[in-house]
Amino acid sequence: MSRLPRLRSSSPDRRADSSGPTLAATAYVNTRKRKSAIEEDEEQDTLDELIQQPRKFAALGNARPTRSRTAAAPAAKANAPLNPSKNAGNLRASNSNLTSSTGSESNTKVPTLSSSNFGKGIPKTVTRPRPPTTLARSTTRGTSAPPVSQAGPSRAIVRPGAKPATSAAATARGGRTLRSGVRKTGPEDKITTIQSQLATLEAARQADAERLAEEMASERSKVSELQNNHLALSKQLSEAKTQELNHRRELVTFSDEMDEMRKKHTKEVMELEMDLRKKEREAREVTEDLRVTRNDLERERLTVENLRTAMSTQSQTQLTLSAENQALHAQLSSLQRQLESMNLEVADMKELVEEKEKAVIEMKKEVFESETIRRKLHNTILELKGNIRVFCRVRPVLSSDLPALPSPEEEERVREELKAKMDFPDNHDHKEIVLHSTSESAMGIERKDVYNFGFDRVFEPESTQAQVFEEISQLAQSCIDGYNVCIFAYGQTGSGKSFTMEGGPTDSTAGMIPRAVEQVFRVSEEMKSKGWEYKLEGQFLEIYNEAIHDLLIPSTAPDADKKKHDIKHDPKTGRTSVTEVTVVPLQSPSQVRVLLARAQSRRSVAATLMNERSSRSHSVFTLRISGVNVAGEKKERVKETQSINKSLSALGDVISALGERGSSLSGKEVHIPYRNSKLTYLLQNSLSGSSKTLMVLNLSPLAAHMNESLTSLRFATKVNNTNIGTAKKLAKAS
Ligand SMILES: Nc1ncnc2c1ncn2[C@@H]1O[C@H](COP(=O)(O)OP(=O)(O)OP(=O)(O)O)[C@@H](O)[C@H]1O
Repeated sequence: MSRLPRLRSSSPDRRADSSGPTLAATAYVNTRKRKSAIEEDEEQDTLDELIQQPRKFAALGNARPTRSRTAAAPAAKANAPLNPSKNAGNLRASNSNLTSSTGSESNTKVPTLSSSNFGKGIPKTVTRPRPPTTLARSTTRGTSAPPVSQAGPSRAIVRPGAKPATSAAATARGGRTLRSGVRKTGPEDKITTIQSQLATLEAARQADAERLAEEMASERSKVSELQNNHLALSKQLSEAKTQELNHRRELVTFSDEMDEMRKKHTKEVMELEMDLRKKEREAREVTEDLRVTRNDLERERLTVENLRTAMSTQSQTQLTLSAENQALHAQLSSLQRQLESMNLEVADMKELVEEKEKAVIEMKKEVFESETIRRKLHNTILELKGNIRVFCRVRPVLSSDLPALPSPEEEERVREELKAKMDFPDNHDHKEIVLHSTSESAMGIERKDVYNFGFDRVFEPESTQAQVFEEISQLAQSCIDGYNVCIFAYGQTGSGKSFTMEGGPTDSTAGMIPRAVEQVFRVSEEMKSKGWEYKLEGQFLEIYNEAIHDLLIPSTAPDADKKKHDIKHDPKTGRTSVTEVTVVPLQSPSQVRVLLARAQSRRSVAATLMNERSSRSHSVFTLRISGVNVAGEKKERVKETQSINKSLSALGDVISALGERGSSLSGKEVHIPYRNSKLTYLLQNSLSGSSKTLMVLNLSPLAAHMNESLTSLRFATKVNNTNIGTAKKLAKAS
């Protein structure tokens, strides 16, 4: 009972240690272990005591009469360890002791109980016979003899094995006595002696029996004491058992409590561990946050540091800039002063420049007028000479002339290789072209030929449409002035005739026809202020296989391709017309481009073999200009223009005949075969002495076309030298 409060007293400790539950629990368990060890030690001591007790009981049972008087003291002493707190082992030991005592009582003697025969000494004691010598010596060693009951001594005496021995011993001892008596007294003495001895023995036996009876009585009283002791011990034992049971119940209760507490504790520990893990996780998160924050802070610190550095640099720069600014302000005010004075100078200079500009404009005007006069004079000379003027134009090498090449450098190299050797030596008037060729003589000797040609103007490959038109624009003016003007392009296929005459789609590539029309429109507008009104009409024909095709006829017109076109000359007016041809009134320059495009598409539609057709066909665009001066009453000047094309051989014949006639000294009339071809017939009035004719010779720049170029150049030279007579204005009296 004393232990339970001691264990319970640990509960407050546990509560006190609630801050460190695991540690407290361990302490509790250790305490428990320590207590168990103490209890075990105590139990062991108690067990040892109980083990000692039987010895004490045995010692009491075997005690000699002299010692039996003190037997109560050891018994009392033996009772002392049997206190109520002894455990089951102790009780078992006591029980065994008790059983041993009972066993010895049933044999009516106190067994000799040692620790080795504890619980099994009774049978040995019962079955082992005691030798007769023990009985013989029992007078001096009564305590070693078994306790004698009433039947005991007699049983010991009548024991078969003992009697002969006793008789023999007695006989042996008596025999020695008798043998000495016989030798002295005889048989009666012997009997007497024996009888006396028997009487002595009987007296001794009785004395022994009395003494034994006394001892037995004494032993019985001891046994009775022991039995009393035993009863007391049994009582103590049952109390001890009750206590033990109580202890066990307490122990069970305590164990349950322990289990409960252990479970609770385990649960608490688990919860605490979970809490701990959660706290650790939170701590890790907080640590991570802290680390990130620290990094951020470090970055911010660096940024702040950099900003501070930048700020200090900026403030230094600002100081420097302020100083510079001040210096610049000073400089600025000085410059402003300079500027003011310079402004004055500039104003003076401006005035001067304006004066100079005016002078330049005047001079330019003069130059232009001089140039115009020069051209007019030149034209006049030509008109007076009556020659057909010839321009020569060499087109550039085109990409389509080159094979496919891997690089621009390679392309440039091949481009140079493909070029014919042409020179343009006249850098001032641009009237000359020189061709170089290499040929082999019959002897196999290489011969270098140089061909020089001179024309009214030579245009190099780099020349532009605008540059060419600049030279032609005078003719457009002549048109307005009432002259027939014929501009025709001549040259081998692909040499640039169409490009020169019609041009490309852009303003810069526009050819001579749209540019001439545009100029006529512009001049006619200018002439309005002088009372002139102009009507412009256009027609576009193609002569192919000696048949005339109308290129401007709408494709929707009935029998468009079946119409017959004949050329008519009016000898009175000198006017040439083509029957059934479409004549389009022109309202604007842009309209002409549309007409050219329409004509181009019709030509394409009609064409089956473009190259062949192009080399055999001749297209003629005619711009007819009719001008009436409505200012005052006179309506005098009417201008009519005819454009011509050529049929090359017939043209050559016509030109040759014209040349012959011009150079004829005999004054003999030379037949001019105008009717040999539609082209020459169409151009009759343009090639006769009443018109201004310009032939543009187009040349290919390629070495491969060298022979063609030479032929063209020779023909153009012939044309250039042909005198067709002086042009006359066409005017119709109102
Ligand atoms: N001065 C130039 N600058 C640039 N390209 C040119 C020039 N002259 C001609 N060409 C180009 O050369 C090519 C052939 O020119 P074009 O068609 O005018 O030759 P053509 O003499 O009219 O030929 P064909 O007699 O076969 O009708 C065209 O692609 C044209 O654009």
